[in-house]
Amino acid sequence: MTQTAIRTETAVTVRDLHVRYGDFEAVRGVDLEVRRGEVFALLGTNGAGKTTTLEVIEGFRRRSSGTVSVLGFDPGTQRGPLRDRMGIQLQEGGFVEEMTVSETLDLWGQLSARDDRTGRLLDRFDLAHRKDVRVSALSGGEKRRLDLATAVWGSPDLVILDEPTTGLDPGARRRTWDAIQELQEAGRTVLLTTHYLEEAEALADRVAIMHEGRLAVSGTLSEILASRPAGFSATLPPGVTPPPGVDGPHVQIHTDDLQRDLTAFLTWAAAHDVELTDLRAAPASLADIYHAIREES
Ligand SMILES: Nc1ncnc2c1ncn2[C@@H]1O[C@H](COP(=O)(O)OP(=O)(O)OP(=O)(O)O)[C@@H](O)[C@H]1O
Repeated sequence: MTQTAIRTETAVTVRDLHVRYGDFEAVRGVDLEVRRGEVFALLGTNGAGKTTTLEVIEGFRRRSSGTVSVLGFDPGTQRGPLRDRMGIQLQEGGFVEEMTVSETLDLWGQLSARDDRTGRLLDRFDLAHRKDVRVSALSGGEKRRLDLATAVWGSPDLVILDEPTTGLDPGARRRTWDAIQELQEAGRTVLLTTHYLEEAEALADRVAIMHEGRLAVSGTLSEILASRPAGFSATLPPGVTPPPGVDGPHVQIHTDDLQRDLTAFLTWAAAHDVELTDLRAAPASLADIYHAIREES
């Protein structure tokens, strides 16, 4: 039977996903939606269940319950038609150690249904000078770049990257970000996991944070940031008594209404002729939210 892809606005839909390893439930009711053409970053604590969730989406791991749809297919039963449209970078790549870098990419090209050029990917991931080196002699970061090159071979509709920049130096990380942005500009969908909050901030249209098998928060960065208190801080001159309810001389306020509370504080300072130093106001950062989730559990 020929399987035709169903056109959907979402590239990946996961509903009430549960995955058990024996008695241990690693994923405990995850709902996730990755829209076509977006970069979606799955963040989380160690052991939160990110890789397990990706493996189910990739069709490599059986789910205990829940529904999963990837580009209109169920990866549990329809991996064949998905393989041609999905590029995957695993946390640990499995290459033939005796083959050289360019032989590995050439072989990849022969096995892939998508067209691309080994030379383009060698250049893109700064591997041209290592093209005749055996995989066994590559450094950890070079292997990671080779993994990435195979994942983006032929610009697949959906690219799934598990910690794509772990172990990469700043230059290689930058090139990886460029490659991800190129995929997005070409209308591709990217689902990635990362431990680097600045990576999610730089690349992702939407973010979810996973903790102990569940999604703690998800949404656009601005939605998530707006859901947590912002803050401002300032230092009072010596001998000045702070306003009621405020500790000094180093004032640190967390607030759900930054404009209202900052205005009140500045009005108080002006009325009392107080000259503030180090005045700063900032929304919650992704790092604040991440740490709050850890603390709340
Ligand atoms: N094959 C397995 N058998 C038993 N338990 C497993 C197996 N694979 C993962 N686990 C456990 O399931 C939980 C989730 O693991 P997973 O690798 O999905 O987390 P993660 O969020 O990707 O973590 P990290 O950020 O550390 O890579 C962990 O407690 C892990 O020890």
